[in-house]
Amino acid sequence: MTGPWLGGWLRFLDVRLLLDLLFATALGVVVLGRVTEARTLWLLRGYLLLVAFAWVVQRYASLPLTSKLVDALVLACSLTLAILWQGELRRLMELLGTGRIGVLFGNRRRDQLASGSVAVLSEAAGRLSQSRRGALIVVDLGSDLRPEDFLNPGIPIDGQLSVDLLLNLFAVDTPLHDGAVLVKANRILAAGVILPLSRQGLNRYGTRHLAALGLTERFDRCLAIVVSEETGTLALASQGRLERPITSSRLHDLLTKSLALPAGRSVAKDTPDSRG
Ligand SMILES: Nc1ncnc2c1ncn2[C@@H]1O[C@H](COP(=O)(O)OP(=O)(O)OP(=O)(O)O)[C@@H](O)[C@H]1O
Repeated sequence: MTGPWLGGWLRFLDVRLLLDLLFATALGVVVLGRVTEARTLWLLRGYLLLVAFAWVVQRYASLPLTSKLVDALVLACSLTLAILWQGELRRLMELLGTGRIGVLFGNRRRDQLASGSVAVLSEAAGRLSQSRRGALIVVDLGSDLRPEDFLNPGIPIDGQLSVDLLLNLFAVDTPLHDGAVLVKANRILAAGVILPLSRQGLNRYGTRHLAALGLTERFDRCLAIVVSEETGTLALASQGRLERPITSSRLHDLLTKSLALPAGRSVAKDTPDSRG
């Protein structure tokens, strides 16, 4: 009487264990699949292996002291990673809180930025740079940006992207020249947008550049073109990294390249600071 009942229980437990392993593996694969940087991948792999080891020791070995020690090690590593990946974890919680978990795991498609738009952006940036007019242009390649992602969403424009409109929006002494212009596909969506600032490079960059870093470190499918008012220097921010100084033809190449890259790969890289 108890035999089949016990057998059923064991089967039930095995199914639960199997499901547990399946879910944990799926989660691991999804998380590891998001990481493109080799060092981050090693860290994450090491951490996941340690967690798996702690689980095995706790479940299958009756070694309470070893189990405690491994748990303490996992806790220490969790705290270290929480400090190292403060920004990413904060972003994860923001996405969970706003119900946008799909941004992390879902469609990784980049919105099309036509080659015509690349030419318009590079030309406008080049001309703004020549005339030393400060500018900040955010190019949304499919980040699911929402008004609440900005400190101020600015004024809606919804106009066709053109060199003249961009030059006009950044003309000095006009109400919208302060803040960023938001571009998606071949449309200018808004102007006077105030972006969240980055906390990295506080001593190195001014607020315009920090704003470019701040947005692109939160949204990996966003680029920010910066023209310095002080030096006329052109820069491109991507994934919280700034490449500068660059020429308008280099900007053209980087924008073109970014369209060909799978989402999550950075086109910009840190270069020695060249502020005057
Ligand atoms: N959070 C922000 N979002 C969007 N634009 C911003 C933000 N903060 C500052 N700016 C823009 O940057 C301008 C100030 O630039 P600031 O001189 O502080 O920075 P910078 O990086 O040194 O740039 P520049 O080299 O052009 O001087 C502001 O007038 C505004 O247009």
